[in-house]
Amino acid sequence: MQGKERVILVARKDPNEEEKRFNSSLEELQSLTETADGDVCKVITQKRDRVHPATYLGEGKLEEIKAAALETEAELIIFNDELTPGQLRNISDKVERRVLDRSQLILDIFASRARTKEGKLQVELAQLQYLLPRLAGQGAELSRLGGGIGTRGPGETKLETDRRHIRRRIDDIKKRLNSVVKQREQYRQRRKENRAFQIAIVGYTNAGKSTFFNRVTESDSYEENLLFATLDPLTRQMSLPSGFQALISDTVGFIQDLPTTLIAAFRSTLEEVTEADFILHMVDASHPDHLQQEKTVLRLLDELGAGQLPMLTVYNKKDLLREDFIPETYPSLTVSVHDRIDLKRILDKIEVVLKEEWHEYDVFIPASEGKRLQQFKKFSMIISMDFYEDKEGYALHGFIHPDHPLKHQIL
Ligand SMILES: Nc1nc2c(ncn2[C@@H]2O[C@H](COP(=O)(O)OP(=O)(O)OP(=O)(O)O)[C@@H](O)[C@H]2O)c(=O)[nH]1
Repeated sequence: MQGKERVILVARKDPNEEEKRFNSSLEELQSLTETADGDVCKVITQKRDRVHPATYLGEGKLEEIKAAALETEAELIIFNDELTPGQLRNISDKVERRVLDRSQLILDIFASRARTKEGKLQVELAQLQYLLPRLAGQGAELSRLGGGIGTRGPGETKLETDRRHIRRRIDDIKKRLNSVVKQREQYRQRRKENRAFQIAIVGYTNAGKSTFFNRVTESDSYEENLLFATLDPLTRQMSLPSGFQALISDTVGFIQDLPTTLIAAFRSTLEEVTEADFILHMVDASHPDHLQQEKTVLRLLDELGAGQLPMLTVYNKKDLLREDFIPETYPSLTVSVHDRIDLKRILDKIEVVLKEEWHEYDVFIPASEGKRLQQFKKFSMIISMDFYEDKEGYALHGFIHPDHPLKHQIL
């Protein structure tokens, strides 16, 4: 994709829906569109108590959308709801633009974020299941796939074939998923043995995860990051204040009112958190539903088997909070990730939490054992390292994970 795609967002407001809830859902759609590399050039809303069965909104509103698309040169219209196959087709014919609904947008984001084999398969499965009922007589529609938001993903070449082929592919994916799940445990065990410390940032979309991720990794040199960038654009290297090197990953954000059909796909994109050593839970503390959101994240982490990992909760957007804000969870910090001093506080606090969990050690390493020294530097947090000329070696003081194999080398 070259550049950003110009997008118009469309939302229906049910007169019974709370104003605050409607606004936050719309803000979320905007943030999701930006995550998918869309440029929102206009938002059109309509109060309407029932959807039109054939066209979702009324004739007049569709005319308005068409005119707005011409005026703003928008290429894509995204609806903040799930549309039936018929509605999608009819709206697209009327407004003469590509049309996506909220589920398709979310699937597109999952597709670009899924990293594990299982994640990719789950997202492809959800995409195909979503597409299947929408395929009837859709030859022309299909030929439009192949570029832009809503068309990405592991399945995109397959989508150009017929329904029978898609059904076969769905069966095939289900079989493969079964065997991938079995292999996963063994693979994880092998990976654990010789790898760098991993921090995963989790939280709702718009909480400030990417802002934090970009700020704390920007000082690392390009070359260093390049290695990881080629492997995975959302994992980079960073340094904690003691100099301890960690890898940090930005995960796909949680979404309010995730359609049930997409839950499995979302969970699998988050699978990687189970491979992390530390969870940084970012909360938009200014969001009206932040308590509920926090609980939802914790529940899913538990279900995925990551509930016991060391975790720091970061209540973000301090600048938008009332002074009497009280954090729900400890250990936690209330910050603004726009503030450099707060960024440093977060990094310091990560080390404080780790020190509480880790084993404090002192070890002497002769200068001739360079490889061993390197291993301590890589896998432990070194607080001090002094060279003793008379003894020809280094005295190290630091902290190490209680289960790390190197711990056996410490008396
Ligand atoms: N006022 C205020 N805005 C913030 C703060 N931190 C982040 N933001 C804004 O919140 C918006 C979302 O931030 P992101 O970093 O993109 O959030 P995210 O969690 O990565 O969102 P997704 O990528 O959608 O999952 C951006 O417009 C940020 O500038 C903060 O401390 N205060």
